[in-house]
Amino acid sequence: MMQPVTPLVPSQAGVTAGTAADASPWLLRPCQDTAQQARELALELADRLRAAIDARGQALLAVSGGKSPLALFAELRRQELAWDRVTVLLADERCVPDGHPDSNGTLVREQLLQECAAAARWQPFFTTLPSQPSSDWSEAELDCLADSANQQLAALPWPLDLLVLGMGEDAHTASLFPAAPGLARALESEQRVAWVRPATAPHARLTLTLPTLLAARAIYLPLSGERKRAVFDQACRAASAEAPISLVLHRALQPVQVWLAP
Ligand SMILES: O=C(O)[C@H](O)[C@@H](O)[C@H](O)[C@H](O)COP(=O)(O)O
Repeated sequence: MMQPVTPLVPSQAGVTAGTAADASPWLLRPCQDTAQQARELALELADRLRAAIDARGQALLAVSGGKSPLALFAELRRQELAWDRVTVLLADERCVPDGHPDSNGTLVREQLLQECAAAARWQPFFTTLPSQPSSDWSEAELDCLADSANQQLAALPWPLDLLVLGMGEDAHTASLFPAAPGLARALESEQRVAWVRPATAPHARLTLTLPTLLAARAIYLPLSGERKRAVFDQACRAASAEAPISLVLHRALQPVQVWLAP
């Protein structure tokens, strides 16, 4: 049985209003464990997708990679809905070939786009890459790849109907990594996609830009563990590019739904 949703506004987050004056509230949903978080969140996301399809005939869903979403993907792919009306893309993608163990696209196709969700339309950021590893690419080559991705994604029915974000322990989200080359542009760009080359994680990445993330009709941030809870609590205190997740929490057009498991 889910505990009631407790709207958590900055004043309740142990922060003073002055440090979060521009903050928009976020909704905190406590979960008993990660299994319940995945099960209940999958039901809610499926309802959101059905509502978007009912309202607009289609739904645009962006999901994150990493390890945390695997249980959610296993629950979500079993949900019965008009998946052929859903376009799935990534919040961010590592610049590695399809099939590479670090490819988010491969992860999503293998873990989410199965069973009922196999009927969904998959929208990759890129289909071909330069042969050498992205660590050797010039900024001009990264610009070219981002331009190509923006052309690929231009015709999608923006804004996102549903965005599922993750968060690293350095407060990155999507591939908006603190202090990374490319971050400043990714935070401001009017484009849908920008490149970021984090020093603290492998591969250059393409990421949805912050304005694109903020404009989503619904944003979910499932988190688990004490370390990520501490990072989240700190991010509640103020919006800062040093903690990109805080920019989403404080500036999203709709309150971010934060689902917290122990
Ligand atoms: O490409 C990625 O890695 C993700 O999009 C990234 O933003 C992820 O959500 C966080 O790094 C958390 O990853 P975990 O779920 O593995 O902790």
